[in-house]
Amino acid sequence: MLKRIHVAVGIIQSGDTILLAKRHGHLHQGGKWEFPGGKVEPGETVAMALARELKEEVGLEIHGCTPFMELAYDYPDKQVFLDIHLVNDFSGDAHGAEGQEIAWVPMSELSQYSFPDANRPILDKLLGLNC
Ligand SMILES: Nc1nc2c([nH]c(=O)n2[C@H]2C[C@H](O)[C@@H](COP(=O)(O)OP(=O)(O)OP(=O)(O)O)O2)c(=O)[nH]1
Ligand SMILES: [Mg+2]
Repeated sequence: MLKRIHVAVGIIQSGDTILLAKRHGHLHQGGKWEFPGGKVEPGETVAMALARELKEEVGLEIHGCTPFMELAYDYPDKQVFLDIHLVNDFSGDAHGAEGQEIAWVPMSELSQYSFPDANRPILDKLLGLNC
């Protein structure tokens, strides 16, 4: 039985655009576009993990976030629990702090990007919000 990995995920919004980052090829789900985030470490709250990961991965300081969705998904090789938050209060200029490609993508273009399979319900809800 694999241990389910708790992941803090941020949907970072600026106007009508959302920040995506491309996972490095060698990683789990490599080559796919993701919402920045990462594993909640022992002793951390999700909010702490989200703030740490967004600083480490895209160089942003977050000042507030709102719960958006929780999602359990079983990949053949990994079980994840995605704890997804909307972030629209932040400072700094986003950059790929780990050498990854990033993009601010208009909502209307999100469906053109390839995401990990777990993300389907996130996209459905986000695009639904846009109606
Ligand atoms: N950040 C993020 N992870 C996602 C998304 N969708 C999805 O299935 N995942 C999965 C991929 C990974 O198995 C896991 C995230 O873990 P990770 O490997 O990026 O964790 P991390 O940033 O802490 O990286 P590391 O320190 O272990 O290298 O969640 C998403 O939209 N964003
Ligand atoms: Mg990560």
